[in-house]
Amino acid sequence: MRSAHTVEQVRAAEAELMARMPEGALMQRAAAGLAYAVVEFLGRSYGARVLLLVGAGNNGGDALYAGAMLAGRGAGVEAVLLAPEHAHAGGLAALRAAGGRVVPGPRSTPDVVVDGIVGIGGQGGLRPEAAALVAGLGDVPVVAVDTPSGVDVDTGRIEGPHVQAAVTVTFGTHKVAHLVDPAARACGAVHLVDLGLDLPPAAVTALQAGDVTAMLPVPEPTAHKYTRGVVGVRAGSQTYPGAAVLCVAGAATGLVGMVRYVGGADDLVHATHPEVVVGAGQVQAWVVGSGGGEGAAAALREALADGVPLVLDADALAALDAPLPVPALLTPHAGELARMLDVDRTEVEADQLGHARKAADRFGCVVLLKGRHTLVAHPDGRVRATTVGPPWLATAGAGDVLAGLCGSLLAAGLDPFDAGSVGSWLHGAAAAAASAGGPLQAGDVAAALPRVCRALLA
Ligand SMILES: NC(=O)C1=CN([C@@H]2O[C@H](COP(=O)(O)OP(=O)(O)OC[C@H]3O[C@@H](n4cnc5c(N)ncnc54)[C@H](OP(=O)(O)O)[C@@H]3O)[C@@H](O)[C@H]2O)[C@@H](O)CC1
Ligand SMILES: Nc1ncnc2c1ncn2[C@@H]1O[C@H](COP(=O)(O)OP(=O)(O)O)[C@@H](O)[C@H]1O
Ligand SMILES: [K+]
Repeated sequence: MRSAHTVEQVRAAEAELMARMPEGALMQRAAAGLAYAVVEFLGRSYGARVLLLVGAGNNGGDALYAGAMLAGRGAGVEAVLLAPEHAHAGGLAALRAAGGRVVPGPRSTPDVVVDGIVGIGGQGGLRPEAAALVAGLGDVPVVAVDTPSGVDVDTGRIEGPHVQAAVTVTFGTHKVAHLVDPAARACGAVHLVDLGLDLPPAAVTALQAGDVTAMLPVPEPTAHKYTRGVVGVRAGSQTYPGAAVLCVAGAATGLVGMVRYVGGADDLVHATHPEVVVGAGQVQAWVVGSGGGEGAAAALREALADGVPLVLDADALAALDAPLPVPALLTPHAGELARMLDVDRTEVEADQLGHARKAADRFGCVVLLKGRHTLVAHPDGRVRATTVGPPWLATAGAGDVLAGLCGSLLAAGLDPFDAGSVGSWLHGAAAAAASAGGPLQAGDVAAALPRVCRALLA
């Protein structure tokens, strides 16, 4: 599990550890990890030209000490101080002692920029002087210290000019901005330097392959199809019959004992999935709404009558007007969530964590907000982010496959939070496998799911 903590949690844990450590020891650990990551990024240190952007706080201190270490290994290190009177004194002395120099501004194009403008102490986007400096550096790759300067660390929002990093080196634990878009996109690859912090439960987590393997429903030796769970799909319509096929494809990957289908695409489903039972019957979970058109509201009523857990997708989300009486997983994309909350899509995209949490609270359900980094928010406040899945996955019908897959996990006995986060991880991993760096279609994602599960269980 990857864990991301809030600034307040990190500061408390750091204070507790610092009280037991020699002064400055944590910053030395952080700086050593940072210097190591810069060398790894460049592939060398000797002769490399490194430019440090140094702000007023300890984030700049990390950059200065790392710069001193790099200068000691033969790099040419220059530092631009954004607040010369407040730059970290010890770090500055170390840099100078190692042969590094303070310069008024960049004098030539460096090989790498180290962004130590601001870390967890930041407020709002970059201030004008810092913004101009960053903009002037053009395409030079940036290694960000702790967080890319200018992003909101606890929400993942971006509200002004910010650094776009190639690599972010963070300390002690991940921060929310490393997992939640749009800030996560500004981080590039994230490296964690362990500081040995003692941390409380994380604000946001991200499942890793081992976590997903441990949660996969695996049949008991004595299993039969009904003990493994039956998932029902109420999806597709005259206008969108293909959605029924894709939703069924996501449900019928073998993670449950049986799939039932009810809707307007019986013949098509039968032809493409002969193993699927067409017609109503007993199920452990229903998936409702993918491509459901105007019939989605009626389909939702019928599914609710069974009293089993639900996945609500697409048109069923539009039919939702009150908290549901059964455990449920809602799977909107940003546009659908915007309609559910009566806000603009751009507002959802700008504050994905805030809106996912708000919807989970308002509807009393687990809300899975689809996107580059999908978020799964529980009404109790827990949030998981899914960081696997290539941009090729942004293709019509991929959401239908996801809804079916999550439904099969619900029917197999996972709760909506686990079903959403495991389902979205498997969906992203299957997309990566199907894509292999190239284009894919939604059906390819469903077809790759058994392979992904097999690799996990191997
Ligand atoms: N604690 C520890 O044990 C360890 C901490 N570590 C490191 O310390 C970092 C936290 O350091 P921190 O608390 O000094 O805050 P920090 O992020 O440097 O920024 C504060 C200054 O930035 C300024 N500023 C604010 N907003 C701005 C903006 N938008 N644009 C531009 N400037 C802005 C603001 O200045 P002012 O308002 O005074 O002008 C303020 O003084 C943490 O991220 C990690 O790197 C590691 O060494 C591990 C051990
Ligand atoms: N940039 C991206 N990178 C990775 N995955 C993405 C990206 N954009 C969207 N996705 C994923 O692609 C899928 C698209 O689903 P959705 O928008 O519901 O499509 P549809 O409604 O056509 O089925 C979701 O699983 C979403 O998380
Ligand atoms: K930074």
